[in-house]
Amino acid sequence: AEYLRLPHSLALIRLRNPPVNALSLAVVNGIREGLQKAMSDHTIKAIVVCGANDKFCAGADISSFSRSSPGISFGVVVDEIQRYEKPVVAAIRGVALGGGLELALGCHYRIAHAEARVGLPEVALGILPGARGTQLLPRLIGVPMSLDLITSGRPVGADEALKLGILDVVINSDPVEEAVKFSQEILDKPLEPRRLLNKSVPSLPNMDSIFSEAFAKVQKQYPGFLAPETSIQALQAAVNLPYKLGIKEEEKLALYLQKSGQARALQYVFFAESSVHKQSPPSVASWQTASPQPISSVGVLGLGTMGRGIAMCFAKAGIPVVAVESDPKQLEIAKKAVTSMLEREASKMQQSGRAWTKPTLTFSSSADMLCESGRFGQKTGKGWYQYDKPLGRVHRPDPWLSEFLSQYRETHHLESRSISQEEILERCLYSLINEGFRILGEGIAASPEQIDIIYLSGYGWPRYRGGPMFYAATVGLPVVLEKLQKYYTQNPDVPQLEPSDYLKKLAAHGNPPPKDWQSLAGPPGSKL
Ligand SMILES: CC(C)(COP(=O)(O)OP(=O)(O)OC[C@H]1O[C@@H](n2cnc3c(N)ncnc32)[C@H](O)[C@@H]1OP(=O)(O)O)[C@@H](O)C(=O)NCCC(=O)NCCSC(=O)/C=C/CCCCCCCCCCCCC(=O)O
Repeated sequence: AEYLRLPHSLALIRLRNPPVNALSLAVVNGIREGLQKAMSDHTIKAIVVCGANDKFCAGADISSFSRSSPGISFGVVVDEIQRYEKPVVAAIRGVALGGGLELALGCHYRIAHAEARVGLPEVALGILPGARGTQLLPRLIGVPMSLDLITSGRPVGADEALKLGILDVVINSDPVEEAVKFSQEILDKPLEPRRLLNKSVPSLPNMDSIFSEAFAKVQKQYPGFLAPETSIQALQAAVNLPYKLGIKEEEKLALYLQKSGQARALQYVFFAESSVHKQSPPSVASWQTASPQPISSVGVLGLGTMGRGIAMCFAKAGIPVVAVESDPKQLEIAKKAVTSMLEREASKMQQSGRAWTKPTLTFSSSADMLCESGRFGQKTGKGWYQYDKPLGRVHRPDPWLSEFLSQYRETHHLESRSISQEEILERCLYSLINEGFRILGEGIAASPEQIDIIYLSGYGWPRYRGGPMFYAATVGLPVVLEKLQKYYTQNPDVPQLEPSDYLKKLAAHGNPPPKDWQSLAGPPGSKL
């Protein structure tokens, strides 16, 4: 941070840490030193705090999280600012997020450009606003809005922030110039009403139900995700405890989250999301330049309207199709429909003088044995379970199924055994992860981050678990390898369980972090 003396007995502290003025140790020390200089210089009457390059501050430097416990000592700085006897005015342009907004909440006044955005997005990183954010914001704007902003992490525009009372002035001109003028106008005003730490949280008669509704909402919306729930606990502390004790509770809860695997996963996701746009596969191939993989045949399950259309598309492209339909009536209808569609296509082509090769389309009426017994799951009230009614959701074990399975085992000479939750999870996830390693080894994905972001964005993998490849690193690659080897030995007919060479190469290095995988595993092949 830079310290500048301005005319009219003012000092300016400017955060400078491109590209977003994130709070590193050096920036925090710079802020502190600047404030001390201004306080000890009796010619300085007020201080303006701003950020360089049209951004106030995007909060703590996320890349430093693995090295330290952010928030705890910065909260002391935020309190010191509030207690100063000279007015401190935040001049906000661009963003004031996380620790950036906490810094601004420590200031006695906040002036922002109309296009600025402010917020406490810490939950998205698996943590909470631990530098007084959970204690100061409710004192400023009340509990309901603080709950909304902190548990969602949603930033708000300057106009909304002004209405909520987070900002004091919003302007369309330069906020630093405005803050300089403003500082001179408020020099004689008492500072005590501006010190949030000495205020109490506005009380409401139904505070208990507000909190219980908030807990219920986040548990429903984000099941298993620690940060929103823990943030609510910190807000409860703001209501129930005096400031001195509230900040201790905030620190305790912040530390708990910072040490959680969820915070590590979400911080990985933050950088993974920004890096994937910049990566291309090692072969430099892309979807625009890659040649398609050969397809020898295609299977289509279900011959409703969609299934028929899909089967037709492949058949027309000359790719053999095997279509499976469990309902004999539906199968007959589909056969007729597809045959007539193909004949129409053939006659159109013959009329236009183009050659026509009859496509290969094989129908199979082999069906899922349960479906053949009329057990289609919830919709028919029975499947693997018995349901309370057709479309019902209450299920119970079905003696019919036990009998069916025991006959099946007898026919196929299978021995029954109980399978633990752990084995189910490992066989499903590790075979998925194994495929991820194959894809990396083949050079189809450019990085483990790409696979993870696809899983987070497209397959509903919980963000706070970081994606399958990150999960593999948290379990430990040698563990994943050992388990795959064990399951493959037990099930040699399941190729997905055969450990990939890429995983073997990496596990030989112990458990390297995903960012080092490619350099350690050597050049990948290129199937693209
Ligand atoms: C809205 C954004 C800020 C900007 O968006 P956009 O304009 O689209 O640009 P991007 O492409 O997203 O970002 C540009 C590059 O900047 C990087 N970036 C962004 N924010 C951060 C950040 N906070 N830390 C690090 N790097 C950041 C981003 O990755 C891009 O990099 P690259 O070009 O790809 O290389 C948007 O970026 C955004 O929303 N950012 C996240 C904002 C956020 O979540 N903030 C909350 C952070 S958590 C927090 O603030 C916690 C506060 C606790 C108190 C603070 C304590 C500070 C103490 C510091 C002491 C450190 C000790 C260190 C010890 C040691 O060093 O040993």
